[in-house]
Amino acid sequence: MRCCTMYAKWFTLQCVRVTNAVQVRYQDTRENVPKYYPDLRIKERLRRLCWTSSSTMVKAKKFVIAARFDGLPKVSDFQLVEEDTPELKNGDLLCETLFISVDPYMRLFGRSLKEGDTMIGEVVSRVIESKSQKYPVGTTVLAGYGWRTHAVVHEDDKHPLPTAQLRAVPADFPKELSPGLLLGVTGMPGMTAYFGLIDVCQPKSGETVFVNAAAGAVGSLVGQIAKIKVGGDFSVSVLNNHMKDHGRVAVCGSISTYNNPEVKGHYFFETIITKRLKLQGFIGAEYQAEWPAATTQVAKWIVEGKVKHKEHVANGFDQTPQALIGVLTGKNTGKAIVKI
Ligand SMILES: NC(=O)C1=CN([C@@H]2O[C@H](COP(=O)(O)OP(=O)(O)OC[C@H]3O[C@@H](n4cnc5c(N)ncnc54)[C@H](OP(=O)(O)O)[C@@H]3O)[C@@H](O)[C@H]2O)C=CC1
Ligand SMILES: CCCCCC(=O)/C=C/[C@H]1[C@H](O)CC(=O)[C@@H]1CCCCCCC(=O)O
Repeated sequence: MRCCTMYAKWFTLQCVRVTNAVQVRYQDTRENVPKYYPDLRIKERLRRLCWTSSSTMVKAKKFVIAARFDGLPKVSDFQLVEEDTPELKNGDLLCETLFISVDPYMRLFGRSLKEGDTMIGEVVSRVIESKSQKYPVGTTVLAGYGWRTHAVVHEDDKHPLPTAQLRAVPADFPKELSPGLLLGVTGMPGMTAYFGLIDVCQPKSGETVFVNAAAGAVGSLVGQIAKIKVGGDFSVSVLNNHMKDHGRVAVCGSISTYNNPEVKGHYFFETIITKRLKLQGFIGAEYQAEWPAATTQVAKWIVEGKVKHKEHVANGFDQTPQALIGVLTGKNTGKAIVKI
């Protein structure tokens, strides 16, 4: 009884705080959440109360393109703007971003963005208000709404990039792992590593695997899956001098050329011919149907301690442009993400 009364008092106190300062309270609650997946029952009840008792309008921040990229992107190419989130319609959910992914492909796709466009990117978010049965309040989701602190999305929205579709964190994703890893080692870069090695290269026992850009999100997982030796400059050192006859090369990217389209890769046709090499380009998203099983596998390896992962975390939404610039200049070790 005493316990109930105390709980009731505490609950009322929280509600008063909720009504008085919705945003601040929500922020406080989130920061108090223990590592990654807490027991959210009480906090979620409070949140539900908070977000359903009034029609929530959130002052959201987003980064838009201020100037088209020319060479290496600059902080001044991005502009931080504020907007009010719209009222939810049936099927809508209001997401609060927890993590933003910054990836090399953004530099390439950034070429087609024009001034005023919201910067693209995949995020992990928590649903804080919902008119969707599929994604109730408290659901952690992956979405592709770009560099925003909050966004209203519809449960049936389709994203042009296959990897950026709205979806809930897989039910079997280990509770002790950060959902942020779904942007890295168990997400798009991890899947690129997994299928690039296993399907494109099809390594056999006794073979040697070289990995280029092995400090990054993709390369660091390839290295662990294959228990490899790290190569040096790929084009010159590995391809020309170290490939064995009939070697296979899975080409997933070319980060050193993204900021300078004038630079052409080096193609060592004589070596390719005389060593009878196979080079295959691929896009990790092509294997999307097989991602769930591979994600489960990689997450299991992490839990078992067989795969180590590193995240290069920038703290705060305002740091997102710098985080992308860091990726394009080799500042990160492991997967670069921004924690909001
Ligand atoms: N085909 C596909 O589906 C996908 C392809 N990719 C591609 O894979 C590559 C790696 O991506 P990801 O691991 O996510 O990226 P990361 O940023 O995590 O890692 C990239 C690594 O590349 C090196 N690097 C960065 N800038 C340069 C540069 N200008 N010149 C030479 N090396 C550089 C850095 O290593 P160091 O510390 O050694 O400098 C860095 O650690 C990229 O080219 C990307 O476009 C990624 C995902 C999917
Ligand atoms: C020269 C292009 C190199 C791009 C390498 C890269 O980083 C690719 C990343 C993809 C990742 O798998 C998830 C994505 O959405 C990224 C872009 C996919 C582009 C697919 C384009 C296919 C097409 O044009 O048909």
